[in-house]
Amino acid sequence: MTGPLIQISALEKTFVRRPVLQSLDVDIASDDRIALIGSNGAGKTTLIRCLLGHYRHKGDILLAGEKVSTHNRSMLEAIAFVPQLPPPLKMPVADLIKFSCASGKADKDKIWDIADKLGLELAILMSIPFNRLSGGQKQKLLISIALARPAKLFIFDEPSANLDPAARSAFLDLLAQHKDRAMLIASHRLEEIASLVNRVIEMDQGKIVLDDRISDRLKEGDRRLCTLKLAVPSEALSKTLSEWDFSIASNGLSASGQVAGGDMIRFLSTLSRYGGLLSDISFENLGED
Ligand SMILES: Nc1ncnc2c1ncn2[C@@H]1O[C@H](COP(=O)(O)OP(=O)(O)OP(=O)(O)O)[C@@H](O)[C@H]1O
Repeated sequence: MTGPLIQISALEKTFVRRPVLQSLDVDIASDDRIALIGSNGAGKTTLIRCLLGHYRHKGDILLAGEKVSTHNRSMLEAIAFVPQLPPPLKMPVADLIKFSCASGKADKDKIWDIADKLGLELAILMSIPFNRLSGGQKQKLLISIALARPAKLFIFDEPSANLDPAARSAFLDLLAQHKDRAMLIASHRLEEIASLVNRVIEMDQGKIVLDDRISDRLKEGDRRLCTLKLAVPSEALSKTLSEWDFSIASNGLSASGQVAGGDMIRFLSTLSRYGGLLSDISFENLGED
C-alpha cells in the first residue's frame, strides 16, 4: 500500500453544542506506533471513537484512501480495539470468544496463548458472564482477543490501567512482538510505552498541540532545539523548564532549549503534564553532539 492507512481531515465533534474535537487533521501510516497523550478530557477517546465510527462527526475519515461512514464494516475489520471502559456484556466468556472468532476473525488458539501469557486462566472462566469478571480479567481478555485478530491497526485506550505489574510487563512484551502492525495507544504513562512507539501525538482541548515523529533512528546523542509558546505564564512550568536548562522569555510566554534524543520521551512526558498551558511546541534537529 502506498498512501497512509488512515487519513483524518477537518474532523470536528460536538457534544451538546460544546466542541470536543476542533478541526483535526492527522494521517496514520501502516508503520506508525503512536502514543496518544493529553490531560483528562483532552479528546483522546472521542478521537478514537470517531475513528471507529461510533460517533457522527464533521470532516472525513479515509481507510486506505476510501471514505468510510459511521459503523463501517471495513473499518471495524481493520482495527482491533480495547476500550478504556469494558462494555457491559452479559454473554459468557466462551460465547464472547466464539463471537470474536466468527465476526472479528480472531484466532482461537492465539487468544488462549495470549491469555496465558497475561496470567488469565481462561479454562476456569469460560462459563462466567463477561460482566462478572474483575476489571483486570476483562482487560486481559479484551487484549487477548484484540491481539489475536488480523487487524492492520491496534487501538488501546489506557490499556494497562487495570493490570497488575506482572500482567503489565507481559502486555508490553506482547506489544513489542506486534511491532509490525500500526498501533495507537492512548496513555497517561508515556514512559511505560516509550520503547514501543515511534510517534507521539499530544492533544489538548480537542486540538493536536504536538505531533512528533521520534524516528526509530533518533540517536541518544542527537540534539533537538525545542521552542515552546505558552498560553499563559506559569511558575511551575518555568521552574520545570529551567531544570531542563531552557531559557525563558521575560514575559514568561515562550521558552527554548536543547533536548538530547535519549531524553526525548522523558521530556515529552514531563511536558504532557502542562498540556493546558502550551499553545505551540516545535522541534528542529541540530544533529549529533
Ligand atoms: N458522550 C459524551 N457526551 C457529552 N460529553 C462527552 C461525551 N464523551 C466525552 N465527552 C466530553 O468530551 C471531552 C473529551 O472527552 P474524552 O473522553 O475524549 O477525553 P480523554 O482525552 O479521553 O480523557 P481521559 O484522559 O480522561 O480519558 C470531555 O470534556 C468529556 O466530558
